[in-house]
Parts: sequence; C-alpha cells; structure tokens
Amino acid sequence: MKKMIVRGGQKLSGEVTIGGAKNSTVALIPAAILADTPVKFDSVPAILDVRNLMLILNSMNVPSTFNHGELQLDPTHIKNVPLPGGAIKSLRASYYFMGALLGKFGEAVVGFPGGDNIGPRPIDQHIKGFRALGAKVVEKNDAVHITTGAGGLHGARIFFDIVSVGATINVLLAAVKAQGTTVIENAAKEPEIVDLATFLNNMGAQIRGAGTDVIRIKGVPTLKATNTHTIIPDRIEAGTYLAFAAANGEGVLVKNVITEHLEPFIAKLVEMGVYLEVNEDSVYVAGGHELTPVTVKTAPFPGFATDLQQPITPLLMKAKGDSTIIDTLYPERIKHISEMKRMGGLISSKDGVITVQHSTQLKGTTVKASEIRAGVALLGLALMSEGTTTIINAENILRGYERIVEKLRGLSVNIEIAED
Ligand SMILES: CC(=O)N[C@H]1[C@@H](OP(=O)(O)OP(=O)(O)OC[C@H]2O[C@@H](n3ccc(=O)[nH]c3=O)[C@H](O)[C@@H]2O)O[C@H](CO)[C@@H](O)[C@@H]1O
Ligand SMILES: C=C(OP(=O)(O)O)C(=O)O
Repeated sequence: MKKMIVRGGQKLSGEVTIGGAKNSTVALIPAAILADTPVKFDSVPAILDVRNLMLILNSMNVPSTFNHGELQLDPTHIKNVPLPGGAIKSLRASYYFMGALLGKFGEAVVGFPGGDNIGPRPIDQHIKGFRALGAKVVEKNDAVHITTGAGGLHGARIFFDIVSVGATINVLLAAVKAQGTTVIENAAKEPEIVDLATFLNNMGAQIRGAGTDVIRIKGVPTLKATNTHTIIPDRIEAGTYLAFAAANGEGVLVKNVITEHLEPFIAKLVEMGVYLEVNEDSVYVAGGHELTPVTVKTAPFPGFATDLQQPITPLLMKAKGDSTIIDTLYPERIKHISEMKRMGGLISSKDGVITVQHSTQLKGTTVKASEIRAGVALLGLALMSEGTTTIINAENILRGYERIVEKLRGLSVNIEIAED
C-alpha cells in the first residue's frame, strides 16, 4: 500500500498540464478489442486503471505496450477467455469487456466489476440493453454470463430508464458490429462517449448522435484502425487542479483543457468569486479572492459532474458562509466527510444534503483515501491545512490521477509518496 505525505500551508503556483481522460481511456481500451488490426492510442494517462486493463488484455492474449503516453495493443490473436475476477475487480470499467466481448464473439463471461466505493452501482440498464440486442444474460457465481443464439446480435430500439454512462457505452460496444440498426434513447451525453464514438467511427463504425440523447448505430462487419487515436483531456483532473488553485494558489495555469467540457464547473467557480481567465485550451486562476458560498447540485453531463463534488469541497470551506452539495447521482458519495472532520473541516451530511461551512482551523493528520475523489479531496484539504497530512490507501488516487505527485511538486507543493 502507498501513502502520500503532504506538508500544508504552501501556495500553489506555476503550470500544470492535464493528461488524457481516465473515463475515455478505460472505455477505449476494451473497445480496441473489436478491431481486426493493431490499435494505437496517444495521450494515454499513466494511471493504475490502465495498468490493470493491460493485465486483463494480456489474459486474453492481447499484447500491449505503454511508453510515454502511447499505448499500442494487438487484438488480432485474441482469445475469448472468461474474465471472472482478478484485475476485473480492480476497476469499475472492466464491465466494458461485457459489451466488447459480446460485440466481438457473441458471448462473454465477466465478473462483477469493482471500482469506487461511492454507494450502490447497479448494472440493470446494461443488462436490459444486451437483452434487447438478443443476448441471454445470466448472473451466477459473481459473474455475468452473456450468450447469443445462432442469429447473433440484432439491432434494437432501447430506451434507458436512467441516464447511464456505463450502459450507453456498453450497449454501443455490443451494437457496433450487430446486424441492423440500434437506437439508444435517453443516452448519456458525456464527452468521453463522443471520444469513444470518434475512435470507433474512424475504424469504420457507423455511429451517429454521440453527445446527444439519441444515438443511432448501424452495425458493420469489421473495424480496422488506420491511425492513432488521441484521447481527450481529462475534465475531472482539470477541475481538480482548478479547485486546488482557487483554494490555495497564487497564480496557476492549467493547460490542455477543453473548457467547454467544464462549463458548469467553471461557472460555479465564477459564481463563488474566483478570478479566472478562460483561454482557448487553458485556464489561469489568480489567487487571493473573497469567496461566497454556493449550492452545487450534480447531474449527468452537461450538468455539474458528480466526480467533482468532492474535489471542490476544500474550496467551499474557504467561502464565508454555508455551501450545500446535493449529489443526485451518488447520494452516498460521502466517504471523505468523516476524514475531513478529523482534519477540522466543518462538514456534515443529512438526508442527502452535504453542508460545508467556512473552516479556519484545519490541521493535518492521518486520513484514508477510501476512493479516488474522496482521496483527492483530502489532498486538496491537506494543502490548506496546518502541518503534515498522511493519506493512506493512496492507490485509490493513483488509479485516476497521473503523476499527481510530480505535477503538484511542479506547483511548489511539498509532497512525497512512500510505501505504507
Ligand atoms: C468509468 C467511468 O466512466 N465512470 C464514471 C461513470 O460511472 P458509471 O458509468 O458507473 O455511472 P452511470 O452513469 O452508469 O451511473 C449514473 C447513475 O445511474 C445509476 N445506474 C447506472 C447503471 C445502471 O444499470 N443502473 C443504474 O441505476 C447509477 O447508480 C448512478 O446513480 O459515470 C459516473 C457518473 O457520471 C461517474 O461518476 C464515473 O466516474
Ligand atoms: C467513480 C469514478 O470512477 P469509476 O467509475 O472508475 O469507479 C470516478 O472516476 O470518480
């Protein structure tokens, strides 16, 4: 296990460059097995989720190499082996192998995924989608067994009961080579879905409407990669550094940002009184602002991302008054609260409403990163606290934040990582 040791009370300054989006990458890698050729990605983030996906690929006879942000993989001799456990349990997005294997072979056995401890995360909509495409789905022995009959998968009209990123992507992966046309209604609109559709379309897929709530997929028999796919920047990583810079910076430039992907987040910072300069592909945050409290309500894209409600929390503690957070997607995403309280943070949660008060007596201590965004929020609070904070279970942060220690050191933060 790893721990991060952060010395607080330092001001962030300088530049930080955002890497490729975790939530695109973890969909693109399973999607790549649909290709009949080798595949190359660049701007791939150096995160633990990528390492674990490479282990899963390896178990399927798909060799891969990852150097300097470039990931190459060769699915031409892939074997459809059952994927019941092991690395599957290490990340949520391993469930994309259900859709990808189903699309490729017409069958899949994939263990129930792991991922963040952020409350219940059912996959009923994924299964509903697979069934609509003609698959038989049985859940047994902690794994999902999916098969198709002799006719294979066929296009269908699917109306999701709730907007789900994972279900939209999984059904898209299964449908891309199915016979006929699939229409997904009430689809999720996240930029990572558009990135995935761009990758697949460049390989010959016929997907229209990604980024809107109706996606049409005309099945094609084969997919071939002819060029390198560059992954979009990580909007959640960008939002995290913007929040850190606003709370504790004295001039930070966050580079490689698609600012349109962060509109509700940037609007919230402006509403709080943070002084920002939004450039074409970067955002500059100046220091020393008077902050007013706000209400944050998470929603599917283009709403305020649930993945940013914890990272913005330390900043809310700087505002003079009470702020409110309502996470409509994951009301139980509150694992940071007890740890923040131990650091002197004035924060509480009742009936799905988190109240964050102006907190001036913050002190470092040993806290636990129980999941990625809870962990990074504690890191943000550590930067504002007096003394040293030790964050244990730091792997949960490294799962999705590439080179975070180096990036923060580049912003003059005194931070180190060590074995626990
Ligand atoms: C790898 C990845 O991209 N992870 C993101 C993805 O997770 P993930 O794809 O798992 O999240 P979903 O968009 O599916 O979940 C949205 C909501 O729908 C519910 N739901 C989902 C599927 C289902 O079959 N039934 C159901 O009820 C969930 O419990 C949740 O309340 O989107 C979340 C919401 O933006 C983000 O927090 C995660 O970072
Ligand atoms: C919840 C998250 O990730 P995952 O879906 O991979 O668990 C996240 O990135 O905040």
